Amino acid sequence: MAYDLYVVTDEAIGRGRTHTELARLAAAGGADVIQLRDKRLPGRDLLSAAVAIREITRDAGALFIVNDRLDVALAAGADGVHLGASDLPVGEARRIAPPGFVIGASVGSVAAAVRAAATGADYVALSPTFATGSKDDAGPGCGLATLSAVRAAVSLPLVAIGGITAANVADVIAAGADGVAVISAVVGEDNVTAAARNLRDRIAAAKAEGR
Ligand SMILES: Cc1ncc(COP(=O)(O)OP(=O)(O)O)c(N)n1
Ligand SMILES: Cc1nc(C(=O)O)sc1CCOP(=O)(O)O
Ligand SMILES: [Mg+2]
Repeated sequence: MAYDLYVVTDEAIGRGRTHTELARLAAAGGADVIQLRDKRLPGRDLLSAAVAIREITRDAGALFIVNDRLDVALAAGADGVHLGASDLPVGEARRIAPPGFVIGASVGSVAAAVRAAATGADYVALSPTFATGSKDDAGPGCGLATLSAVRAAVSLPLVAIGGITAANVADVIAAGADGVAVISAVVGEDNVTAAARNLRDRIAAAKAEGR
């Protein structure tokens, strides 16, 4: 399972394009993971978007993750769910989810990453890696030193999220991230597909450099 380029949809940052349109454009640019994230939508509407995106990601061979809502993820047939500190605990989600269901966890420290791994997470996201204006309650960036410390502490796939751009992605990969999760750097761009492709190429180049 590849987590290299992980695109999170956001209709406000996405300049009014729908979650489904953004998912299609990002998948066309080679996104390995698409996440549907919308704190405003009622469950019924979130489910409609999730069912549409599931078709797009299945056709594109990308993983489909729903943010926060395990119920919607299961009902839509998504590949997984992403859970933060205030969401359902990873262990509880693991107890309910079917075998093979992907559970991602936001972590802000080595201790949180170790705990996420111990309770059944399939990947962890260092949240936020850098400061970001795209999430209202995001704290200050954890930084690359913490990213490297998490890398040393857990063997799970490690994704960096928060303030990731084409300019800093090579440093993030060099610090130990397996992939990057982004909003602005892809869905905030005029040409979403080209932005995804460019970021994907930079990730691949950084990984090749590190070998
Ligand atoms: C990959 C990834 N990492 C972090 C988040 C943040 O989730 P969100 O629900 O916005 O924030 P919490 O309040 O749950 O921490 C994400 N969506 N995806
Ligand atoms: C969705 C999200 N979660 C974060 C966390 O720290 O948990 S930061 C974030 C927003 C990422 O957007 P951008 O790529 O535009 O910085
Ligand atoms: Mg959450």
